[in-house]
Amino acid sequence: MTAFDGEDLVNPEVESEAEVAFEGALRPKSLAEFVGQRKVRGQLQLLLDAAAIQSRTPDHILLAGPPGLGKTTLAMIVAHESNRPLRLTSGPAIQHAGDLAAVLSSLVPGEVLFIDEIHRMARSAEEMLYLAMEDFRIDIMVGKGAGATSIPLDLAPFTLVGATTRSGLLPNPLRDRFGFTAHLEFYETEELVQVIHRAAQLLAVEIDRESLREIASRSRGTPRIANRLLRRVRDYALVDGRGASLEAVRAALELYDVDELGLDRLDRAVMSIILERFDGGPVGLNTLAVSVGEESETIEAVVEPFLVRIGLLSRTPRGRIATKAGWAHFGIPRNADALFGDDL
Ligand SMILES: Nc1ncnc2c1ncn2[C@@H]1O[C@H](COP(=O)(O)OP(=O)(O)OP(=O)(O)O)[C@@H](O)[C@H]1O
Repeated sequence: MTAFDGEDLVNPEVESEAEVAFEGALRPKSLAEFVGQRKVRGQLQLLLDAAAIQSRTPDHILLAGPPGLGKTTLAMIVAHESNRPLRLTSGPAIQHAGDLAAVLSSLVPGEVLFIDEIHRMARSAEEMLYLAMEDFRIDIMVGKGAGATSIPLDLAPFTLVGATTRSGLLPNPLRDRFGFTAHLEFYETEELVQVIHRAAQLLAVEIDRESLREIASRSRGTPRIANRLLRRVRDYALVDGRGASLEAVRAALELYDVDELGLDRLDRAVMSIILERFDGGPVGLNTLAVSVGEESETIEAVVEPFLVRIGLLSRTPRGRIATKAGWAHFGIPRNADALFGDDL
């Protein structure tokens, strides 16, 4: 149990079963319906069109970026747009090379294989994947010790779509075997307005543009969070009985502890540890994680990218340091000799 258990409204990593079903209903099915990421969309379209002209499987694709920005959605779109079946699995589900061999050997020709969190796959499976990606072939080890032999097995041609929140953790030989790497960026507020406008229509929620903008601006540039906040606002409006007005949006988000910048309790706890306990920093990642009772991976993949993006925090080789804006946002009196992250 962490210090921040309970409703984790702005952590895009945490997904309940209800949310998975809800997301499924809201996922755009084509590149044209996919909002934002204009460059990536154009690059993917070209890659799919070129493969279609040559009647071959599209190149392997790596999707990199923080959680909730649309990696799974894009994998589904790649399969849908190229009219191919899709197989979904994830790095943590591949603990042994044998787990991967079972998946690869059962692919049908042209299938799109999506491996979410590919950086968490077992090392032995990574090596098998190199050969599979390059030559559509794997070597299966039979027997043990001196009598062990490897039997080559041809695979059906497939397109691998890998997703990672930590592309830096991927070994170079694996990264190099992707024909194309897309780096997904956080979304602009106006783009998130479009995402939740569409979701509101699908969910039959009546809500005006100003209220949509208020939700979007507190969604940390992340569609998953925007959809989630919309759902909470819809519930609030339903119970309150006065509709999804701007007032309802503000009251619902206050109830769930999401402030006007989209910061939640965990973000605020991280900032307050840096500012109050460590005089603005520098603080190491592990110290920070232990201090707030969270996994360092969550701090690194979810909390920090956003705090850095909105300019409250700097990541330096010496550790994490609050910026001038970080001090100002929290209104905490500062020691004269404290460092500013922006000056380093
Ligand atoms: N560009 C977009 N346009 C419309 N909806 C989007 C877009 N990107 C994401 N979404 C919506 O946000 C939700 C989360 O997207 P998705 O599951 O694809 O994210 P992800 O990057 O794969 O996250 P994770 O890495 O945690 O699996 C989905 O409901 C999806 O419909």
